[in-house]
Amino acid sequence: MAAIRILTGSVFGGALLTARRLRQELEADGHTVTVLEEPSVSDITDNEDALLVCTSTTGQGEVPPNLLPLYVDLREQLPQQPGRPFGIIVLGDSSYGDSFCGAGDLMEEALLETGASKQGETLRIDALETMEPEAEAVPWARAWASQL
Ligand SMILES: Cc1cc2nc3c(=O)[nH]c(=O)nc-3n(C[C@H](O)[C@H](O)[C@H](O)COP(=O)(O)O)c2cc1C
Repeated sequence: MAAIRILTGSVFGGALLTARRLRQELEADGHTVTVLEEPSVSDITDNEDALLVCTSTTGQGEVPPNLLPLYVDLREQLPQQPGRPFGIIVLGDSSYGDSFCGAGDLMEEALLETGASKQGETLRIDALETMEPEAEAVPWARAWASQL
């Protein structure tokens, strides 16, 4: 069983509710899960948990304000995390075209620059397709966690 930190980014609460639901389900599977609503670099550097980004996209493909400080600090400080496993769940809306789910791509770039290791394909959840992001996120996250 794995120790997992969920790094949330959310404007209207959808990604945060999804993250909380993931905590419930992953804990039921026996994992240890922490949900971070205002994540900072020290939340990453003071432990070795696997990292699961669960964020929505705002602006034009941007990271939500509560996740932005971590994103900026990762890029500026480059805290080295060689081989640290991470996964990405990103909520977006395909009507935004090229910026669809852009926040997930930004977080992926920032984590890869630290030397962390992406596990699995990014899960992109389209608000045009579903009103229940957790219905897609839960099975994806259970499978992702089982590979850690
Ligand atoms: C002002 C605004 C800007 C948005 N910009 C994007 C975007 O650039 N790309 C995208 O894929 N989705 C975009 N979205 C859609 C949201 O990411 C999507 O509705 C998501 O489910 C919201 O999740 P949340 O409740 O956690 O904030 C935007 C939504 C709003 C309201």
